[in-house]
Amino acid sequence: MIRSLALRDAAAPLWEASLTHPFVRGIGDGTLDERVFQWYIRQDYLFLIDYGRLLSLGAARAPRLSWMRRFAGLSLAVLETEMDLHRSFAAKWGVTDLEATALEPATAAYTDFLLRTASLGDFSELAAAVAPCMWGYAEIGTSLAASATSDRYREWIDMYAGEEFGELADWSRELLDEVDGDPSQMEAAFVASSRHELAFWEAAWVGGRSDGA
Ligand SMILES: Cc1ncc(CN)c(N)n1
Repeated sequence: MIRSLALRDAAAPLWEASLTHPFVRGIGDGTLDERVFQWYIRQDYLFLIDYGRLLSLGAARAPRLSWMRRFAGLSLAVLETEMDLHRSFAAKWGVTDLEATALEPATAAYTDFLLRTASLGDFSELAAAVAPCMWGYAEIGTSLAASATSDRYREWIDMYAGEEFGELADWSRELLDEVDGDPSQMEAAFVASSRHELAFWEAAWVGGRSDGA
């Protein structure tokens, strides 16, 4: 089987659980409490700072010049475009303390895992760890774009359902299929990242509601 599809298969229950998570469903039908969304935006903003670092490490460690350029460009795109979207969400939803927010355990666990893998693992493990961040969000965005019954979180859906993210998801799959690496180490990194993605939704759902939602 094509490697990217085998990895997707190995993590299928986690991806399904993310896709059907009440947070994700609430974005689609507009019922997600705005305090829960604000909690997510604050934590995701911090996540994106370290995600930008991860992509820069990807550029530093890439064995091919074309991958190096792509990772370098992606790092800048996250720090500018994707974080700009979060800044505009923050303004729209009344979040004023984006950079003063403390890192929650689920965010720290995910970014620590990604940065540790990127620093100490093989480049193929870095590629496997980063893929669910790209491909997973594109899949959720596309699925919500087709099924959303509310426009409340439309900008969020449009960003991740957009052409740019779809193309990024394609690239992350190509990278998985082309990189030299140990299949079991790659699977472990891909599944671990997928588990952290699910834990992130859950943390926002639980944390945002216990903050008074
Ligand atoms: C936790 C998480 N994972 C992935 C993405 C998509 N860049 C994100 N914004 N946040």
